[in-house]
Amino acid sequence: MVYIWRYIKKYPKLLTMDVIGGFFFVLVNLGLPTVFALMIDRAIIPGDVDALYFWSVIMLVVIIAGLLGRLVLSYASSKLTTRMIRDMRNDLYKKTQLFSHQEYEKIGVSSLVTRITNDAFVLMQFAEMMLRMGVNTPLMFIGSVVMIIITSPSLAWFMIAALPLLTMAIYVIAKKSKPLSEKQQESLDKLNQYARENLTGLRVIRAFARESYQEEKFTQETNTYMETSSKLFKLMGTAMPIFTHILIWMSVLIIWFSLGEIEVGSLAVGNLVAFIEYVFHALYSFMMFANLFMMYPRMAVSAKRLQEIDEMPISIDPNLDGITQSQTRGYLEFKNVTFAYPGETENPVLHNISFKSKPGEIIAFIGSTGSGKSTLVQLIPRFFDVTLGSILVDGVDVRDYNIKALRKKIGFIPQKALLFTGTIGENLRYGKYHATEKEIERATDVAQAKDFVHKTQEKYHAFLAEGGSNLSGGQKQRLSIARALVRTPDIYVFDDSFSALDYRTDAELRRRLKEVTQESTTVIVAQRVSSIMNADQIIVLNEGEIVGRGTHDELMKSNDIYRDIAESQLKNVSLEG
Ligand SMILES: Nc1ncnc2c1ncn2[C@@H]1O[C@H](COP(=O)(O)OP(=O)(O)OP(=O)(O)O)[C@@H](O)[C@H]1O
Repeated sequence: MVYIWRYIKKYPKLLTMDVIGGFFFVLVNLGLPTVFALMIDRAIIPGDVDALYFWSVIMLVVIIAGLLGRLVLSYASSKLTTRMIRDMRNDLYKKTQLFSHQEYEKIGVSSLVTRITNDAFVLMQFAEMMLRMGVNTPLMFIGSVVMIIITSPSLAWFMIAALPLLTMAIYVIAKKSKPLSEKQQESLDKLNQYARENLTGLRVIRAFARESYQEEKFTQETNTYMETSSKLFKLMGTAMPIFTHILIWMSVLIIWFSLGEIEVGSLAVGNLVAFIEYVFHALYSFMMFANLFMMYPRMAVSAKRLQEIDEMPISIDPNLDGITQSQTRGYLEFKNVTFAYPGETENPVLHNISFKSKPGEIIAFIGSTGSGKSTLVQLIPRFFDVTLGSILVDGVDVRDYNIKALRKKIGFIPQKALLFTGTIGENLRYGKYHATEKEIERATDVAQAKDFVHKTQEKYHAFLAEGGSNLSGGQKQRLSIARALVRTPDIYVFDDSFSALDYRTDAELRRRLKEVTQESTTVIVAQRVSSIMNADQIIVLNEGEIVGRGTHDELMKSNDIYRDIAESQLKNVSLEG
């Protein structure tokens, strides 16, 4: 509730309109039975036509006023809720943008999507109902009870007798619905996760002919969702028939008992009609409020899931007031860096890593899989923070930079090339929105992507499907390299980005890279010795430790691990690069 209120209070004008509209609506609804009672007792029963006209006009005015109240209420509540949900989703999205990999792993991408879409929608539904009913139903209920007591105190006990019954029913339903709502949202998370996996991994699933296995997994989850939802809907569905029955039986009993009072003249017919109307209003508003109350646990579950995102501490401090400019460009230094993944402090993945590199240099990392190469380079743009030691970019600790300024200095080309839906040109300009045609052309040329881009009919306007799925792995990698080149960063990080290229393209690309990396440090992680043999400094990693460093020739002479890797690859291919 506090979470919803935080967003609603931002629109005081609409909120005031909502409250006034609701108040007006209640006033009119309670006034109407009184006018009706007076019309029966003073005009219909005495057969006074003039009085009938008079009361009819009064009634019409009251009805129009009620309609206006309702319109204002609907306008304000719908505007408020749609704005609330927009602001809420924007804030949540902004927060997720600050998340480090650790936070993403904690919540899970699928769950994040469910939360921002579905959970936010649940909150919107609740808020809409609350704004429409939250003000007028309690007012209407209190007003009706007062009018009931004024009209006929002797019949009021019907109302009082029914209330504990209704309250108990609501309490039981609300209590039972909470665990079901939690299960329903968790099941939706899983459905989302399976759908994502099944769609993104379609080729693997087909290649392994595992369609039926995946389908079964998905079906099992849809069944769980169906069963949970069905229990929840049944539970909520029982409320209405219970309330309607209570309402009908009360009306019957009231009429039955009131006959005696009418006979002795202590209750006028008009008052009886008004009385029944008040009872109806009281119970109806009670029912509506109960509905809101029953929706509350479901909303609370969703709100908790959203608040979890909102309140999640960010493990990487973006240091927004940090340094934005440096004196030099292209210097990189690791000083005794030790790193353990969050929650695994006992087992550091990197131990005491130190090295230096200056502009124009290529520094390469090689080692067996799992030796920590990718982890090491991910520390430079602060995807994670070092556990011990420090990383200096242009002499400044990376943690002292404003994180955006730091990342602008780095061109990171990940292992798995990821392109966005849009044209090739849009993708290439992703890191430098106003890049000129010439800059784009040069970057594509160096990245060995020019030929295939020019072969497409629309060239830079050629459209890439989601994730660049209409390109080959090598083409995607070349575009992803070109995208980083367009930015002309101070530090290039190639995290095994040449793996999908054939040897000839790989060699040509590295040769051309030299042209554009004269003022930058180039960090290369590679599996293939041929990709790094021309590096100024090669660092051999083994189980997170540096076990050798030097040039290709030096390491071939002095380092067994490096020589083993090189020789095993030499058997198949010429290392000429
Ligand atoms: N997000 C993570 N959380 C916990 N441990 C991780 C995470 N990512 C990697 N690791 C572990 O860190 C170690 C180093 O992984 P890393 O990906 O850095 O190796 P690598 O040398 O790049 O391997 P490869 O050549 O196969 O890409 C591995 O033991 C891996 O299991």
